[in-house]
Amino acid sequence: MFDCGKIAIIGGGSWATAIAKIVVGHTHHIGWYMRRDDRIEDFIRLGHNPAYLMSVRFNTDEIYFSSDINKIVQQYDTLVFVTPSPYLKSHLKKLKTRIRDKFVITAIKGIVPDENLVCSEYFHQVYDVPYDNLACIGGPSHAEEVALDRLSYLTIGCADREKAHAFADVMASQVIKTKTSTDVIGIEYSSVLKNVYAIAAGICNGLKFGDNFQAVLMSNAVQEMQRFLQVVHPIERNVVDSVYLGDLLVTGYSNFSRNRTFGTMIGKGYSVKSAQIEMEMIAEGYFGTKCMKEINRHCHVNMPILDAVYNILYERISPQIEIKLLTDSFR
Ligand SMILES: NC(=O)C1=CN([C@@H]2O[C@H](COP(=O)(O)OP(=O)(O)OC[C@H]3O[C@@H](n4cnc5c(N)ncnc54)[C@H](OP(=O)(O)O)[C@@H]3O)[C@@H](O)[C@H]2O)C=CC1
Ligand SMILES: O=C(CO)COP(=O)(O)O
Repeated sequence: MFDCGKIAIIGGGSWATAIAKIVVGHTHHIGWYMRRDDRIEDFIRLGHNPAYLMSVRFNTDEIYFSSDINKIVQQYDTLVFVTPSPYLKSHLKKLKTRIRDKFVITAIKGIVPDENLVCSEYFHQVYDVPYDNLACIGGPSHAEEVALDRLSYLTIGCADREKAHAFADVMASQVIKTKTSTDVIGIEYSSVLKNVYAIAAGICNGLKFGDNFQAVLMSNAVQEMQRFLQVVHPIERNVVDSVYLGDLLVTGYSNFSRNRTFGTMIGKGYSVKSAQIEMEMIAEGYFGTKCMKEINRHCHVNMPILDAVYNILYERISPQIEIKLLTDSFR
């Protein structure tokens, strides 16, 4: 059986904190890279992350913190990347250590900007990590609910089933059920697209559409997702599995969702800038929308919801006009 060895978390936000809680609950030791020394000092003094999920307490004797990514990468075998996608490259730029022999897991639900690659492809193409050493974490999982020990299902995707099972065992607990899959690329793309569709759901909410229409939007969103996945990575998958449809629904409906919240503000008439300033946290779907639009220029999939969200966020076309056009195309 594959052994994940020593596990480190890369990133200091809310999902990183929730994953750290899950992993250290099992292993009783983790490495943790955070970019800011002042955050690390405050974490050790307070016994919790000073800025995110502050209710989650840690035994800091079980954590080796460092703001030097190289120290963490040298000392740990499994690296779980949980930075927002727009910042991934800036952290990786500091790397002087090879990571091709590490077990690299991405919990990022975004695309690497400029490269327009999902994270596993980026690690493979730029850092030479073989696909068998690459995994992803997907599934409907708001960090806030994981922090509250509310039952959640996570799916670990990896081409190497033994590695997927090994990490799934590390994450499993009474409140976390884990599933495995070999569809890494499909899970990563669906995780990006559900953020775009959650922005659409938020926009419709801001425009005062009701639950009846939201359900039609979600039905059309999962069809759009399936059309895209079948073109970009055509394997047999069941798009109604929780890692695809479940994550779409939780992000589209939950008040915890940053993407839905961001969309709601846009629907109410906020500009993108003012919505981003007010949110303080990252709505990945804003960046994902542009990347997906560019990727779909090569894939030529019929994606009216993606197009509408792109036009609203990047072409400043009025949400009323774009959503009206969508309502005419929906089934
Ligand atoms: N939150 C959730 O429920 C879930 C999130 N995810 C995914 O996890 C990933 C991480 O998101 P999440 O943890 O929620 O993020 P948060 O919004 O909670 O945290 C943002 C993180 O980004 C860092 N950051 C902010 N500005 C910069 C910058 N200019 N350069 C470098 N780093 C910066 C912050 O560091 P600092 O504090 O030092 O400013 C902080 O660590 C995303 O891809 C998201 O989609 C997946 C599942 C659930
Ligand atoms: O991915 C998530 C839930 O599974 C979190 O979504 P938000 O980034 O919209 O909060």
